[in-house]
Order: sequence, then C-alpha cells, then structure tokens
Amino acid sequence: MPAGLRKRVLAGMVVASLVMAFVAIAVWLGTSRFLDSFDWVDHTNAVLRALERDHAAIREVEASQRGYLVTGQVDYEQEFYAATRLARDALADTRKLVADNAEQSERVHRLAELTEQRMQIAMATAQAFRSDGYDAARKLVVAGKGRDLMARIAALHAETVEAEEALMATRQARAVADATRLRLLTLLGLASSIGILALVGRRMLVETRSRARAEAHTQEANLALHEKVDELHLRASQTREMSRYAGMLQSCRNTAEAIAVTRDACQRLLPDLGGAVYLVRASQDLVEGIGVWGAHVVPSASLLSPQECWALRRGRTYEVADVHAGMCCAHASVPPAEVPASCLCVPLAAQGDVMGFLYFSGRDRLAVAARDIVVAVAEQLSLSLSNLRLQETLRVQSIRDPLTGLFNRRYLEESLERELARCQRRSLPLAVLMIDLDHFKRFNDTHGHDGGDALLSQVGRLLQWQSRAEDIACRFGGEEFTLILPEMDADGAYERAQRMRELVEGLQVWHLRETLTPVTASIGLAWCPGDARASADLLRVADMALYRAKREGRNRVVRAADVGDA
Ligand SMILES: Nc1nc2c(ncn2[C@@H]2O[C@H](COP(=O)(O)OP(=O)(O)OP(=O)(O)O)[C@@H](O)[C@H]2O)c(=O)[nH]1
Repeated sequence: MPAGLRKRVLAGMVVASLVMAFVAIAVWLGTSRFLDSFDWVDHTNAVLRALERDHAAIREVEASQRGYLVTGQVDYEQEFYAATRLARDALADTRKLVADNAEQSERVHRLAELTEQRMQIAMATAQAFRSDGYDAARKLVVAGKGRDLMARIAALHAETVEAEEALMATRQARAVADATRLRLLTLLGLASSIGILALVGRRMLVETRSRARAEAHTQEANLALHEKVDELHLRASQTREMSRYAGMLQSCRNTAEAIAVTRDACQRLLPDLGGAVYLVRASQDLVEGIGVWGAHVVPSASLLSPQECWALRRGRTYEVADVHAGMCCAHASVPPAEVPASCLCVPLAAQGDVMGFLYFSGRDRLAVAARDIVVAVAEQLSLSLSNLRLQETLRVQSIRDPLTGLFNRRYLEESLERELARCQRRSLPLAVLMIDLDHFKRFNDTHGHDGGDALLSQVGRLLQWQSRAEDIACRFGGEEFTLILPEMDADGAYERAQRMRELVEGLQVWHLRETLTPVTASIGLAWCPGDARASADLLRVADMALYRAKREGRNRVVRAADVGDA
C-alpha cells in the first residue's frame, strides 16, 4: 500500500475510532442519565405508594377507634393502638422517602403532625370511653375536632399526592426525553461510524483501482517498450541481412547465382513466407518460375503468360491481403476457404525493362515491415539482374559476331587452345573445318552488300543448327567460317564437311522478296593428332586444304592430309 494511502486510511480509522469512543461514552452517560431518571420515577412511585399507605393507616386508626367505641371490646382497643403505631411507622418511612425534597418534606412533616394530633384525639376519646363511658367519649366525638383534623389531613394528603404526581409527570417526561436522546445518539454514532468507515473504504477502493490502473498502464508501457526494442533488434538484423544480401548480389556472376542468393536471403528475412523468382523468357511470351522456396499457402504455376500476373500487366506491386476476398492473379491457386492466406507479386524491372517478378504467399496479411523488405529485395534483385544482363550482353558482344551470331575469331583462338588441350589430355581427336563461300565477291556485286549480309547471316544460322552442343562455330573473317569439332576424327569430320557443303549448296536465301542466287562452299579439313598438334598449325593446315579446294575448282572438301600428295 502506498505511503499516502496508508496515512489517509490510518487517519480515517483514528477518526472512526474517536467517533465510536465518543458515541460509546455518550451512550454510557445517556444510559446512566436514563437509569437515573427511571430511578426517580420509581422513587416517586414509592412516595405515592407511601402516601397512600399513610392515608390508609390514619383511616385504619379512625376505623379501629370507631369500632372500639361501638363494641367496647378489648380486641378493638388493641387493634386501635396497633393502628396508631403503624401509622406513625408509615409516616416515619414517608418522611425518609421525601427527605430529598424540601417542599414535600415540609408537607409530610405537617401531615405527620396533623396525624399525630388526630391520633391524640382518638386516644383521648378511647381513654374517656374506658374511664368515663360512652357518653364522655361521644361528647368528644361530637365536638368534631377529630373530623376537622381528618378533613385537613385529607386535603394535605391530596396536595402532597398532587405535588408528587406533578413530579412524576416531570420525571417521566425527562426519562422519555433521555431515552429518545439516547436512541438518537446511538443512531447518529452508528451512522457517522459507518459513514467514516464507508469513506475510508471508498477511498481505499479508489486508490486500489487507480493503483491497479497505474500498474496495468506501466505493464502496457513496459510491454510496448520491449516490443519496440525487439522490433529495433529485428530491424537492425534485417538491415544487416539486407546489406549482406546486396554485397552477395554484387559478387554474383550469373542469374542462377543471383537467384540462389535471393532465395537464401528471403528465407532468413521472411521465414514465414513462401517465395519464388519468376523471369520472363527471352521470347517474351512466357514467364518461368526459376527459384522457389518455403511452403506456399497459395501455390503458383511454374510457367505462365505475362498476362496472367496483375503485377506484370500493371507494372506495379500487386497484393491480395485475403485471397478469399480479393482478386488473385490467374497463376495463383486459391486454397480452400478455411485456410486464410495472402499473396504478393512485385515486378522485377530496371531501366524500363520488366524482367519478371517476385512472388510471396503466407497465412497472414503481410506486415508493413515485411512488405518493405520484399520491395527492397525486388529492387536489389532487379538491379543485379539488369547488371548481369548487361555484363552478359557485353560478354557476348566481345566473343560473338553480330551479323551471324557465331563466335568471333578471338574466341575461336581461345577455345581451340582449350579444347585441343582437353582432347589431347584424354587422347581424343579434334577436327577443324575451314569453310569459305565461293565467289562471294561476285555474289556481293550481284545482290549488293545487304544481300551478301543476308547470305552470311543465313550460313551462320545453318552452322549453328548443324552444330552439336560441344561444337564451336565461328566466323573467321569476311565470308570464311571455322567449325571446331572436339572428339571427332578425320572421317567423322569429313562426313560433317560434306553434309555442310551440300546444305550450303541447297541453301535458299530470301532478300527483298526475291530468292538470291545459290552459292557453294569450299571446305578445308585438318585434325589432331593426324595433321597437326598445335592450334595454330591445325588452323594453318586446314587453311591450306581450303586453298587446295579452291584451286581444284571449289564446292568441295579437301583433307589436309591430301594436300601434301597434290
Ligand atoms: N556483304 C559482305 N561482304 C563482305 C563482308 N566481308 C567481306 N566481304 C566481301 O567478301 C569478298 C571476298 O572476296 P574474295 O576474297 O575475293 O573471295 P571470293 O570472291 O569469295 O572468291 P573465292 O574465295 O576465291 O571464291 C569481298 O568482296 C569483301 O568485300 C561482309 O561482312 N559482308
């Protein structure tokens, strides 16, 4: 309990105790006073009863005297004297009872005197009766002195009784007033004690409630603070993870690596979400899911048309917070109604080029922080993919001939060295074909430079189409091509060369809505280890064979091995 509340409660208890003590004292005093008043009423009753007894005693004296005079019997005489004694005793008692009241004492005193006088007359009459007979006694009675005294006694008795009854009325009224006061005092004390206790109790209740509220508020604030701290920790770790992710992306050499790094980062940053990277194919007509991770509450097709994704169509992030209420992309498969789910598509775009999109799905609606992460990941990945594509373009440009799409001479020399070394290590053959179009100058002259280019481009496609995965088709320069055939001996290469020659001969090239003149090709063939072992020597002898083919009339294949025989 707080110190302030303890003080207030203590003060309330002290006040309540004081009030109750005061009430107890007041009740005790009131009760004493009431008992006192009650005693006085009782005392007055006793006085009234005593006065009644006195009056009865004097009447008894008179009656026994009369009985003695009428009967003359001794029994009556004795009764008479006994009555006088009783009357005296009664009066003596009454005088003691009224000793506290001067006025009543005075009256009882006078009553006793008159009674004594009346008893003296009665005794004198009885004396006269005994000694002088009835007449003497009668004379005294007839004198009426006794009757006068009795009248005065009766009057004084009535006055005394009346005064006592007046006292009785006063004392009764006081007793009633005391009882009423006592009752009121008790009620007042009880009510005030209850009131003070109720006030203290209410104060305690209010304090307890406000303390409980304050404690709840503090707990809430603590909880919020902890949540904030946790969130800050989370944000810090997310920032670290994002910067690590960005660094890793910069070191990626190709798209596959970039996607693997993205998958790893997303699994750390957004562990509750399933994700996927979709890339638009070079043909632009299909979008393919390349990297997929996590459990997908809303599965998505692995191959789709760009039109099936709202994010790709609108070029902006598309989120469905509740897949049962919102409109999902066509590539997303909505789960049963009892499974809550949300999904999100974020386009991967850089410099106006849409490369694909990032897809996420989960049970709950994405938090703002999670959405920020997704957008940041998409931005980083877009930049990385764009850079990788640029690098790839530059790399291709550096090793490819733009007109034919074949590898250039620089790449030919590098790769011939490498493939030759590989085949020699494994004791495998390697053949080289040097292919040159016949009378290309004449063709150029007939169809123009553009027509010549169209032919070169067509021959390039033919070479690519005719190549195995391990073959390397190059444009050596001008209208001359080179085909490197790893793991192929002279006979196999000769067959390939003949086939190639026939295909060139049968080639139909369309340019400006007309078919161009058919062409032929001369081919020189050399192979390792049969004709040469070094790459430069191999090219040289293949070129010599080509030269021989030209000299022998063109449109033919000549082996390097046959050159020496000519
Ligand atoms: N259209 C076009 N012509 C090219 C290109 N590069 C070289 N040429 C032409 O190719 C011709 C090569 O002619 P030549 O070396 O005399 O050979 P040819 O006419 O084919 O005669 P033979 O090889 O002996 O059959 C030249 O006229 C070049 O200008 C090119 O990229 N495009």
